[in-house]
Amino acid sequence: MNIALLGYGRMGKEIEKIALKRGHSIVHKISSDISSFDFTSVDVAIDFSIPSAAYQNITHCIKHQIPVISGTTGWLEQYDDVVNMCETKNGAFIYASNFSLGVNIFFEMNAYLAKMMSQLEDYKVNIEEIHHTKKLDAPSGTAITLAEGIIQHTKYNDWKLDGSTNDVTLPIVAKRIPEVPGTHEITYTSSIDSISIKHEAHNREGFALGAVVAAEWIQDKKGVYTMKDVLNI
Ligand SMILES: NC(=O)C1=CN([C@@H]2O[C@H](COP(=O)(O)OP(=O)(O)OC[C@H]3O[C@@H](n4cnc5c(N)ncnc54)[C@H](O)[C@@H]3O)[C@@H](O)[C@H]2O)C=CC1
Ligand SMILES: O=C(O)C1=N[C@H](C(=O)O)C[C@H](O)C1
Repeated sequence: MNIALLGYGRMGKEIEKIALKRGHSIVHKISSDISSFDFTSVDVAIDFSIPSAAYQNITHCIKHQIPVISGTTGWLEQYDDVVNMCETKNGAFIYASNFSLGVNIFFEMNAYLAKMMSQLEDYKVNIEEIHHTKKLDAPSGTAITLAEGIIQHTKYNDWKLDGSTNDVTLPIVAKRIPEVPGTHEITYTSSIDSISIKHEAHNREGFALGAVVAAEWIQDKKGVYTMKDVLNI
């Protein structure tokens, strides 16, 4: 597969290593405006850029019939526009707030736990995420996905970052500590006890491997998909 990397920072470099090991070629490493690049030989584009560039990168690929995978977080207010464009232009697109297999299993555990806890009025839930100090957005995309998973199954109807909340607003705490690749913990607390589930990435390899697997998977497809489709979980 000929891959265009849209964003060649920490994740772009990690994806390059894994893609080469799996026999793919990197034909573009793009760190600025995408519009002047020739995409003729590109089979798939993988976007891990910055929140303000993701929409332009993704829609450029869709308009040019290049399947596109995006892991960039912090741009999701434009997600529905991308879905509409992908359907209109018959494109192929996957966004995931987190491409690692471990976190996608964790998303399923989160939903299962939330369903059980929804019966138990005495427990309050909170989410904590910890990332490296270079991260541009807060809360993390993964924490937002986790919050959405809890909201779907419980009385909570919204989330809030770092502040006071009420009974139906789920608090998210975001911490920034040098070099942390990504840690997410969900805790249900009552006066009697606490129940926590936690995922801790040891490095960026799982995110990068998941993105390359998604790029391989989408090759012969049209439409908008998620990592649940790719991993069949
Ligand atoms: N979904 C997932 O599994 C994961 C998502 N991420 C997300 O991926 C994104 C990138 O993360 P990192 O690689 O750690 O950041 P980074 O800051 O190391 O890399 C971003 C790169 O994008 C480049 N860039 C700036 N403007 C651009 C443009 N118009 N087009 C293409 N590239 C442009 C920057 O020069 C930089 O090299 C972030 O939004 C992060 O939250 C990170 C890890 C996993
Ligand atoms: O910026 C990062 O580094 C990460 N971003 C993603 C997010 O916002 O959830 C995924 C991962 O946690 C690393």
